[in-house]
Amino acid sequence: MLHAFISKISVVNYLNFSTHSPLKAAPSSLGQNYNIKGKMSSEPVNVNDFKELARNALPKMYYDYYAGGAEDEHTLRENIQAFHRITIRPRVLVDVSQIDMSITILGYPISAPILVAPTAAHKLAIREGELATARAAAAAKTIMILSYSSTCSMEEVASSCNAVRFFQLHISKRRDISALLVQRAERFGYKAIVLTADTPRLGRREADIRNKMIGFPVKNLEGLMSIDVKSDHGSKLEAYYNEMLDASIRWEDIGWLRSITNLPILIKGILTHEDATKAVEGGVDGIIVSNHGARQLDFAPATVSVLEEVVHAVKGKVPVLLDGGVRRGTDVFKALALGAQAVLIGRPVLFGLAAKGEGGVRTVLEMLKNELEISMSLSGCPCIKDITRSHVRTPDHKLPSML
Ligand SMILES: Cc1cc2nc3c(=O)[nH]c(=O)nc-3n(C[C@H](O)[C@H](O)[C@H](O)COP(=O)(O)O)c2cc1C
Ligand SMILES: CCCCCCC(=O)C(=O)O
Repeated sequence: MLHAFISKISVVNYLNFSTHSPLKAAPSSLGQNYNIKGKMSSEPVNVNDFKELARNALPKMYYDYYAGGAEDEHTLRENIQAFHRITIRPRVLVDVSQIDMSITILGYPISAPILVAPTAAHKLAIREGELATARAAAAAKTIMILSYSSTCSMEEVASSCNAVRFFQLHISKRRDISALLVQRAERFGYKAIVLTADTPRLGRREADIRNKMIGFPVKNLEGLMSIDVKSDHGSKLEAYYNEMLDASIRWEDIGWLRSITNLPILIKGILTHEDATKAVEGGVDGIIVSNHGARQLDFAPATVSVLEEVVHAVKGKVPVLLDGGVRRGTDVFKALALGAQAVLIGRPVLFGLAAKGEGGVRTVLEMLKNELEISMSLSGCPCIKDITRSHVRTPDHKLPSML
């Protein structure tokens, strides 16, 4: 019965990309809630548990889209395993009766250094889509970065909750439309623009190719952009996206973005000291060390393995954030010890949303916060600023003075 249900909605209609307004029609299954009776009984005790719940709750095509990475998924595994190779050097007999996890990012206070990463298409998980995620971010007193490719519009999200929101931008071939989106984000109270730099074209996600992943309506582009995708095989999403994106964007285009907005600009997708230096010289206000959740270039390094390289290049001039493979409070702790100001969470938020809606996202964020709190207690760090490089040991440990 369950199998039949999933098979049926795994072959949902493709979007008709060649109509005048290609983004208006949703796949027939979009917006359904997939929590299937009898499959959701076990209560998750950590963020990883949500992955299995989401697998049970979603059609295979959608689950694979959320969970998958590029090609051999080497980097996907590495994002997690690189955290496992770092150990924590705890200090004892420190007063940890009060733990304060709060920080500020670009001047905005948040309850803990854990933000919601921009991820596309929350309506594949649940009917309310990004509105539910935004409410959960507000409840957790953290920042939500809304994806360019969201399935609720930035205006809908803005009016649904009072979370501090940033807007993630791709620069498309239609520069005028990118500019319009930035202006809309400014008008609707988004506090920063996060420019994704690692996606001149979409990576090869082989699960999506096999599943013939559908396109979905990018709500922010409704009525603005019509893209004719003729390809009838492989990932429709990939074909659509590659048609839309401007693969010729260069460092000079940061100047263009700067010229059209007063909002702070963060650049997402930096993995080397060379690019970190260029980003700072280009005047960005923050850097996100990211390999796009291992969905773009397979064999790109695990993000936590290159974090220090970037942090050293940036020399404290702008905040450095990290995403990719953060699944535990100890991962957050490790990233902070290596110099990140905060981390972003991608898939666990989507899995929480698919499994248990807004409450699931709240639980995911609360679990990570609770785990960070206990990690800080047991490592002798009552405040975020107490977490230092000497609290972790990396595989290439080079701090003999501390031994
Ligand atoms: C299903 C999915 C959709 C994503 N969509 C976007 C997007 O629209 N824009 C973007 O900059 N990054 C996107 N990302 C990448 C995330 O922002 C983030 O870099 C990544 O998910 C972090 O890794 P994690 O999933 O291991 O936490 C997406 C990731 C996933 C899994
Ligand atoms: C036209 C929608 C394309 C969404 C791509 C979102 C994304 O970045 C991803 O990793 O998937």
